[in-house]
Amino acid sequence: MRCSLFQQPIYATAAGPSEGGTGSQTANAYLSCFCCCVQLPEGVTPFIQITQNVFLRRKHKKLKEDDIAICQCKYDTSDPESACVERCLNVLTNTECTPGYCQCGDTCENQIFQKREYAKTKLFRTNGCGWGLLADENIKAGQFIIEYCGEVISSEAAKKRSHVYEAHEVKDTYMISLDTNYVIDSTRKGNFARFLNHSCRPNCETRKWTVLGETRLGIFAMKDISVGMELTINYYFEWCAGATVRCLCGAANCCIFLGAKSQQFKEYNHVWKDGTDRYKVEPSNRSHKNYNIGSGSTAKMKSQRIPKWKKSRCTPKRKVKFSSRKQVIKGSTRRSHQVRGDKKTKSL
Ligand SMILES: C[S@@+](CC[C@H](N)C(=O)[O-])C[C@H]1O[C@@H](n2cnc3c(N)ncnc32)[C@H](O)[C@@H]1O
Repeated sequence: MRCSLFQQPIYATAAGPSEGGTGSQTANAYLSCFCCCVQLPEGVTPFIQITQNVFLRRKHKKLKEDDIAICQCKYDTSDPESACVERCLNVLTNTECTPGYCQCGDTCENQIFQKREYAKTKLFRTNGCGWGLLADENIKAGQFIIEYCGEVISSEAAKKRSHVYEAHEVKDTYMISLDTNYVIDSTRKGNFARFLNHSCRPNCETRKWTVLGETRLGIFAMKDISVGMELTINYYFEWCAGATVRCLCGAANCCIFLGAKSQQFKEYNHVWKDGTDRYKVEPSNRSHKNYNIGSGSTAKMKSQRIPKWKKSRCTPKRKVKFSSRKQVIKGSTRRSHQVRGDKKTKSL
């Protein structure tokens, strides 16, 4: 996928109970990615496994003593919540405590990125979405699961790289925006967070934390997640150009295309290729089974200007011949939909 990156949500995600994985829990789990460098199963495009972000063109920031945020917590053996848990001033501002400066010392609970206190997860082969990550233990709502690691590059560099990836026919996107200026790209270097698939009704979310002066991105559980369930986030894709990818999350509120909510997703150029499982819809027990454009047929959409009245964040759906679109739209809980012939589009 080209010139696309997934965004940090800028508002609280409003997903309810998640049934919206990528519907692939039946596939085999392969590897535990509890540790950092594991052998990848056959079929996974190789990448360099890293345990912390790699900065291009600059070194990790060195935190000046004056900039170190010191909380007021003091560990009290009779109160397990005393060692930098919810009441900690640093926790309240999404800032990790700095070792050597926190009065709780080794008992400080607020160094989860630094200590890589990841949940147990497993890489597995999904049905249709490539590889995915599943919970290898029961995970509690709010729990830190894994940091999203990769190369930290400028937004400009990210755009250039997108074009290079496009030229090399890299189909998957592994870029996520860190803030307005920087993007984490885990295409070439990353950790297992890069295997998190998208769901329009995810069970995980990204959160930004300041760790030793750097902004870092963590994946956190939005709800209790049982062992064996696929872990998903909402990519909030910024779709700019290139091929469209059908969303196979199966959630009732599914936007059907990755990036369909993006402002850029108004004109598009899309070709469904036979034989590329990532981009075709397999007849399955998913709610998408009625979107019958797979099964050997090739639907093509040429880039074209769409009349203003037709434009909505999900307009592209109109261009694909789904066998029973109406059913899907009826069942949708999205607040913004433009149905054929309906000129009104409610704002989000
Ligand atoms: C960050 S990667 C996720 C890992 C990827 N599945 C793999 O095998 O490496 C993002 C890519 O996975 C695929 N993907 C993720 N979520 C998807 C979804 N809900 N529906 C269809 N494809 C999805 C898309 O091709 C997307 O570009």
